[in-house]
Amino acid sequence: MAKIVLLEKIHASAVEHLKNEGFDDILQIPSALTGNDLLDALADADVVGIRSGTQVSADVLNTVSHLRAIGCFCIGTNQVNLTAATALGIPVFNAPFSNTRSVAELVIAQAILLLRRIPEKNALTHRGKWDKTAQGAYEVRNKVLGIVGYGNIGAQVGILAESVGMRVHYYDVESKLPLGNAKPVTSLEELLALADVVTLHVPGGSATENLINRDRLAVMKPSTVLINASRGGVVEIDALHDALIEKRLAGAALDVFPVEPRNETEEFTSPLRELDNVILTPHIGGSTEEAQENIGREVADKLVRFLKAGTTRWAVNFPEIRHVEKDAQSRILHVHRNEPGVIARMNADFAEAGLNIVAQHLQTKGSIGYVITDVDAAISDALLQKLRSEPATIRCDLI
Ligand SMILES: NC(=O)C1=CN([C@@H]2O[C@H](COP(=O)(O)OP(=O)(O)OC[C@H]3O[C@@H](n4cnc5c(N)ncnc54)[C@H](O)[C@@H]3O)[C@@H](O)[C@H]2O)C=CC1
Ligand SMILES: O=C(O)C(=O)COP(=O)(O)O
Repeated sequence: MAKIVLLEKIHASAVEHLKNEGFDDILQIPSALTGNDLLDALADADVVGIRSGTQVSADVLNTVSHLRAIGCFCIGTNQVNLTAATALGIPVFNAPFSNTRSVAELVIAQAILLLRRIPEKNALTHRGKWDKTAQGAYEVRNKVLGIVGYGNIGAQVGILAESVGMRVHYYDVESKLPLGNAKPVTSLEELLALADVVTLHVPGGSATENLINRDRLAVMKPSTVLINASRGGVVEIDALHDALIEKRLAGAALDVFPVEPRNETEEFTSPLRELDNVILTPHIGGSTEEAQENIGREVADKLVRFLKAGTTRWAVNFPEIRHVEKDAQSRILHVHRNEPGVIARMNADFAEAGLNIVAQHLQTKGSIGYVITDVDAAISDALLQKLRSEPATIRCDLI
């Protein structure tokens, strides 16, 4: 029976689903983990479930040899070294849509609050000051929303923004179908210069690191506000801090940060804490009851299908094989380097062992191949060892 480790307060719906499917060996740890704590927790784990806070590096993956699958109970997968996971034959699953709406709603709320200068007014009122003035407070109606990254969240934000009368423009590195009346622009700088509200919805990682840097902040109008609910590394924080202090930007809402506390006992540090015109939230864009419950069930289900049948449909890094119920006696999951002759040699091994292949499903993606083979009898240890010792084999498991 697989051992499953769930970190970072993954919703109870995940545990419920796993247990209903017969997976009882579940260790729940509320915090994100790093270093030896992470290695110790994963030492004998077959599956790990994480959210955005646990970095699963190549070093971690190379150390925890037991690991067979990773579930990211969130959208982003930049916290996992996907290249290393793929090279080790470990599929990574996520929940690509379950918190999209939650983030989009928060962004619309933040746009309204920022243009009305509510963060400053709220802070002043808490301190006993009655700053009743319309100065610098605007409706969002008719203002330009600039969306950077018009994927699932960006497009959903655009739809909601139009319903409150905003004019939506977006910039994406890929060509995207504009929804509603949204208009694509051809450069990020063009979007930044045009927008009254800029909202970021790109993936994290080296390609988007400091995408909003000092030079790009300088392109924005002083009346513009910036929202980041994507990944902390996308905005150069010191440059943003300077722009806000020097009133080259009117306000900001940040939900994500280059360094985030691993749990509620660690202090959150940021130069932005001192600024009243910044909304700071603890990475809760996707943290609604609805989203978390759905994510828990969705990712748990993908893991269950992998553990029970080898299904890799919706894996973000892996050849995808759809779910096929296991009805033959043995199922072999074989991950190998994608090169000629591997399947022929493998099937010759089955024939030599007198095994009849009932069904076989192969998919390849880039440098790896994944084949699920059902045979009509038990697999001997000797045959399993033979399959594992084939030079192109990355991993071979029986279920
Ligand atoms: N704050 C939170 O709690 C949450 C944060 N997120 C973050 O939001 C990100 C976006 O989520 P989705 O919209 O679902 O992803 P997605 O993959 O559907 O969309 C991302 C879009 O960004 C575009 N893109 C990539 N690089 C770009 C660049 N340099 N400039 C402009 N566009 C670029 C892509 O072409 C794609 O259209 C996630 O990767 C995750 O990091 C997601 C959910 C919750
Ligand atoms: O879905 C995502 O990518 C998020 O950023 C949400 O992360 P979380 O599960 O709240 O740690």
